[in-house]
Amino acid sequence: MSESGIEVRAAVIGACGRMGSLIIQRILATEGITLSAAFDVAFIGEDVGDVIRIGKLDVPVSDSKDLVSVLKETKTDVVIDFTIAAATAVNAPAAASAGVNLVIGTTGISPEQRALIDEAIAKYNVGAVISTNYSIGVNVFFKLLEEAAKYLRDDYDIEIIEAHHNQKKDAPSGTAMTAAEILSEALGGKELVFGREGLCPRGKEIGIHAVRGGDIIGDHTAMFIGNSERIELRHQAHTREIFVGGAVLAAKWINAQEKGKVYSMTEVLGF
Ligand SMILES: NC(=O)C1=CN([C@@H]2O[C@H](COP(=O)(O)OP(=O)(O)OC[C@H]3O[C@@H](n4cnc5c(N)ncnc54)[C@H](OP(=O)(O)O)[C@@H]3O)[C@@H](O)[C@H]2O)C=CC1
Ligand SMILES: O=C(O)C1=N[C@H](C(=O)O)C[C@H](O)C1
Repeated sequence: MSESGIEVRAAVIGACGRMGSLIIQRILATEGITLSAAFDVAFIGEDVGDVIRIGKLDVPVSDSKDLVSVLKETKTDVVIDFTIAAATAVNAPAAASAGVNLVIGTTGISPEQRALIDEAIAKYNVGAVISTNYSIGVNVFFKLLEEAAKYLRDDYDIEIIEAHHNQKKDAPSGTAMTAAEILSEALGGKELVFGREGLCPRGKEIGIHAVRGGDIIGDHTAMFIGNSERIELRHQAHTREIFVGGAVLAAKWINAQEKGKVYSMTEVLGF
C-alpha cells in the first residue's frame, strides 16, 4: 500500500514483449501500484513471471480475447498497452467499455483507429494518457521543437531523422510523427514527406526519414537547415527504462484525473 493509501491495479497488454516485460518489473518495484493481470497472444495460461524469467508472480498470461471479463474479475483500474496498432484499436475500446482507464504507448495508430479509441474514452467516461513517447527527455525535446519553430519560422528547411532497432515493426516512429505534427502546427500547417526518391525538388515540407538496425533503442534528430547554418536538436534513448518509468507514472496519475478525456505525457509531467 502507498503512503496515500491508494493502490492502483494495473493490467499490462503486450506483457511478454520488450516494453511489457519491463513495465511489469517496474510495477512490482513501485509503491502504490499492483499488477492485476497480463495479456499477450502467446504463453496463454502460463505464469507471466515465469515467461519473462523473473520468477512466479501468480498472474497468468490471459488472452486479450477475454479482456473485458478478466479486467472485471481482477478489479483492474488501468490498462497499460504497448502492442501493435491493430491490437490497440480493438483492446483499448474494449477496456474502456469495462470502465478501465488507459495508458497507451503503442505507435503507428492511424487517424481512423485513433478516432475509435477517442470515441470509446468519451462514451465510457474513462481517463486516458496516450503518448508516442513516455520519456521525460523526449517531452522536453517536443517543447524545444515548438520553441525553435517560433523563432525560425519558415526560413529554415526541416528534416526529421529517426533510428531504431531492427525488430521495430512500424515506421516512421510515433515520436517522429508527433515531432512533425508539433512543428507543422507551430508553422501553420506543413505537408509531411516520408523519405525521398527520384525527382523530388524540395518544397516547404517537413521531411521524415527512418533508419532501422541492430539494437538502437530510439534516436530522434530534428534538423533546421538554413543557407549558412543549421541547428540540430537530438534525443537519444540509452535504455527502455526511460519509457517504462513514464508509463508507470502515467498509470498512477490517470486514476486521479477528470474522466472522459485524453491527456498527453507533457500534462502528466506538468510541462
Ligand atoms: N510510447 C513509448 O514511449 C514507446 C512506445 N513503444 C511502442 O510500443 C509498442 C510495443 O513495442 P515493443 O515492446 O518493442 O514490441 P514487442 O513486439 O516486443 O511487444 C509487443 C507485444 O505485444 C504482443 N501482442 C501483439 N498483439 C497483441 C494482442 N492482440 N493482444 C495482446 N498482446 C499482443 C506481441 O506478441 P507477438 O510478439 O507474439 O506478436 C508482443 O509480445 C510499439 O508500438 C512501439 O513502437 C515502444 C517503446 C516506447
Ligand atoms: O518501438 C520502439 O522501440 C520505440 N517506439 C516509440 C516510437 O515509435 O516513437 C518510442 C521509442 O522511440 C521506442
